[in-house]
Amino acid sequence: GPKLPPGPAPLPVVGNLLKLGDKPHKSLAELAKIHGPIMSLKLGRKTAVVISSPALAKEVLQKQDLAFSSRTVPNAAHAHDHNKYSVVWLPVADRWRSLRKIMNSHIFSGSRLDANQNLRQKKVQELIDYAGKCCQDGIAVDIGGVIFTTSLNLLSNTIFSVDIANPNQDSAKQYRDLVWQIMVEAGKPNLVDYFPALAKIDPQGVRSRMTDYFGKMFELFGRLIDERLELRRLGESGGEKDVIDILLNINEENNEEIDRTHIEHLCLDLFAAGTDTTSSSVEWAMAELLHSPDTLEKAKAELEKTIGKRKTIQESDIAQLPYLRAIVKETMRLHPPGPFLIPHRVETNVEIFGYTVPQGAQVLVNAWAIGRDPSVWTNPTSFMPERFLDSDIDIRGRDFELIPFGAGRRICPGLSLAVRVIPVMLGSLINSFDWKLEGEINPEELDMEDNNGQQPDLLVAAPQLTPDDARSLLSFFAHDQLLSIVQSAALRHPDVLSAFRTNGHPRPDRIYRYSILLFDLETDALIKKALRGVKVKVTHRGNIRRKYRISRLSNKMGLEADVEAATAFLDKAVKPVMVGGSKLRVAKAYDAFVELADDSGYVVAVMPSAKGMFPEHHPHFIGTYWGAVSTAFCAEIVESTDAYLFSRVLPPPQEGEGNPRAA
Ligand code: HEM
Repeated sequence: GPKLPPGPAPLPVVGNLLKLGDKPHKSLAELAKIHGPIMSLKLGRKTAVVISSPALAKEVLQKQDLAFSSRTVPNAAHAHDHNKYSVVWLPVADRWRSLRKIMNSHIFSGSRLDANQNLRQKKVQELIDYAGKCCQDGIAVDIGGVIFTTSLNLLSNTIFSVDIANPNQDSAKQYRDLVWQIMVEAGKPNLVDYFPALAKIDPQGVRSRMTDYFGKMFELFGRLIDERLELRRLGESGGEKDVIDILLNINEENNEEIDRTHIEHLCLDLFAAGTDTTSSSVEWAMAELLHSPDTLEKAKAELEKTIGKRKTIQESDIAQLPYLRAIVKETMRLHPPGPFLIPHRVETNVEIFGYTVPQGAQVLVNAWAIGRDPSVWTNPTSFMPERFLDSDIDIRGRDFELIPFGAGRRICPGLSLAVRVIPVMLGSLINSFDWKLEGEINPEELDMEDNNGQQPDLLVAAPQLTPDDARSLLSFFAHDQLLSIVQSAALRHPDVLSAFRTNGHPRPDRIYRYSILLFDLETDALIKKALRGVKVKVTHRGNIRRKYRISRLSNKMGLEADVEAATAFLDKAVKPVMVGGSKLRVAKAYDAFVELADDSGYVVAVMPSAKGMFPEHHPHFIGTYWGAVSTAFCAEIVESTDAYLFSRVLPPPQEGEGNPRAA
């Protein structure tokens, strides 16, 4: 019979799902040390084959490229039938080929990208101007946030010649959050993908939310395309200045080659695949540079010599900046934005190195593990851009020890754009400013490793699962950032408190870590509900969570302790922000709120629902805060703060519980 690649023994029902933990790329790298560079796992009902060496990656992505070129389509990608139109999810067949051809020759070719680089240059200048303003105002920059916005605008300008994340443009800014939401949703493990029987129920609601998000994106694309068609009819456009003109030209010549629906789905693919990948690379590069000041100095020296101090970088400068390019490669070696590429699939049994990859298996190429393989890389976990200075190894899919963009026919089509914009953003940021970490963090303390052994004790055990298993299962499904819980709890727990304080620009993975610590009932219930379908019972045992629960009113002692902790917290905070909500009205607390602002000197933002409840001419007023509809840069200020004060009204006390607390 067919010989499956080796792998860990599966448990009933869940298979090896519990082995994944919350950092599957890491857990699977560890397992590969035991079972080898090709191993098979049972993930719920699905078989997965994991590839963890350059030689095997070459076999899968190059030598047997075609056999491995299909995709396992996540359930969420079925929203709006996206999988039927999307270049990311279509199997390798005619439609996919024609979409790839359009991208290669009309969107991502060197001459096209040269032609519209001015559209992107302007966005980089705006990023630098914004950082400069923060610098003047003494405000720390939320690097991840602004780079994400910039990446989105770089892309939306390349495609539509507009900013879809322009804070000053009506209705345009919600799309930043929307694209972010899509990323978050796509990155979340979905039980349905392991237990297809759950598809109808959609227990975590992933597909349903995706349907909503995709719908909003399609509305936007539809509108932008209509506007462009109108301009073209009036003869005011129709050149080839951006991607949408090019696609409409192709469509007019031959509607078979690409129709309107395909254009809209292609736009979605480009935003979904191109935004977060780009921005997380720049963000990681910044983090690595801040973490190793020597490298930062060298990079600055190269830029100063070649470009001149405090100038932004042009795409055409990249060729003369070998050290900067090496930094980008080294960042992608250690932090590939897609640690497993985008999972492939085989449609038939495929023989490889004496094993059979069974029909329908998902194939995960662990690019993360390959980039850190000690048999390939010296000092694999150190950030050493120098290693690329005398080396021909590149990230373009020819060197299988470094494949952040994949390789073979499914290689990332956006590679040529990414290798332009990443060095330009990064180089401009480091050439324009001196950077230092906010708060009390020393460079050495920066958390460069994905939450290493700091996972707090988790609290749930189940009859069939060991506590360890339960822990990894829970953390695997716990990607929701339970931010509000973290905020409230920050006033309670010293670890959380100090984490917040030291977080000049809160790293999502840190917030994530603490959100697990404060694991919420809602998520437990979700897991319970989801697992009910597969008949594994999860029950709670005595646990540490009680200590951190914040949904109840405190007793008197607790209250005093809270006030003390809150005071200490606020005293240490460098730039707290007060955020007023509509509940100020219910509590008739606006006068008190204004008074608090006066006394404390803290800056104040209001939620849209509380607009008008705080005098807008007040010297401390910074605007309206609520993600999508924030006043220009208000969100950036609020989100980069080290202490928030959200106003709220607490429910009346329940029997046997201490004093009520005011709003
Ligand atoms: C740092 C930046 C980026 C990285 C690391 C990256 C990485 C990847 C990887 C690993 C894949 C899957 C390869 C495989 O399945 O073997 C991929 C596919 C893809 N990428 Fe990128 N990407 C980046 C930027 C972009 C940009 C800027 C765009 C477009 C604007 C883009 C568009 C796509 C598309 C459409 C696919 C699907 C291709 C297919 O399935 O045939 N990517 N990318």
